Amino acid sequence: GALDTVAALEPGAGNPHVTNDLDASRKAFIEDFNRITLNSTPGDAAMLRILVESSGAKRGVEVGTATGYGAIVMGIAFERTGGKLISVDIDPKMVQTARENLEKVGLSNVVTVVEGDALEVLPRLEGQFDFVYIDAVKSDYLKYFQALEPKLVPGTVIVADNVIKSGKHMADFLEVINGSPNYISNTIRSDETKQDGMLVIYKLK
Ligand SMILES: C[S@@+](CC[C@H](N)C(=O)[O-])C[C@H]1O[C@@H](n2cnc3c(N)ncnc32)[C@H](O)[C@@H]1O
Repeated sequence: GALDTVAALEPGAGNPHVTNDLDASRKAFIEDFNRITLNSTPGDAAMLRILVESSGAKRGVEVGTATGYGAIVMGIAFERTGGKLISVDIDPKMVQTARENLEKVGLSNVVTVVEGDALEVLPRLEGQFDFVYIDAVKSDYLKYFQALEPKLVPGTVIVADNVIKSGKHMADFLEVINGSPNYISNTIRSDETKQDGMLVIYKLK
């Protein structure tokens, strides 16, 4: 069926060739990236890059790094906006692999990987943020959001992954977002192969 097709091969699905404008070695590294099941898909990563670059975000947080696929693609965007990304993961092996991957692709100066439980790390982060990608424990999305909310400037873009398949595990989070006059949001399916969606949330005030 249509959902089994590779999104990038469907003209109407766009062209998530996220590295088109980069040097050959970086392009090859990302194209050959050994994505594990946990990693974001190329379609979703392309969407994240578009959101970071088009909003001109300067200070981002990713909750859940895994091996750094999303962090690398967002890192390219932050490199181009002159911004920085902090990515948090609780698993030391993931953190180590992500750091090695970021080093190999030349983005260690843009993306900092912090090892620890996001529920402890996020409340301690200093300063303000203007981009958030939430992609760790689905039932803790509300807690991650509440830890970051006081630090988010108006105009912040927050992306929450897996809101369709795991919607029932994050009902409290979705209720808070949908019920708040401070946020406008919409779910996008930027990768047909995943059969899931990312909620894109914009902080109005
Ligand atoms: C779906 S993966 C992240 C994929 C990544 N965003 C990407 O673009 O490739 C979720 C990650 O969240 C991490 N994680 C789980 N619980 C966590 C917690 N309490 N704090 C921080 N990270 C956590 C897991 O170790 C796992 O690597």
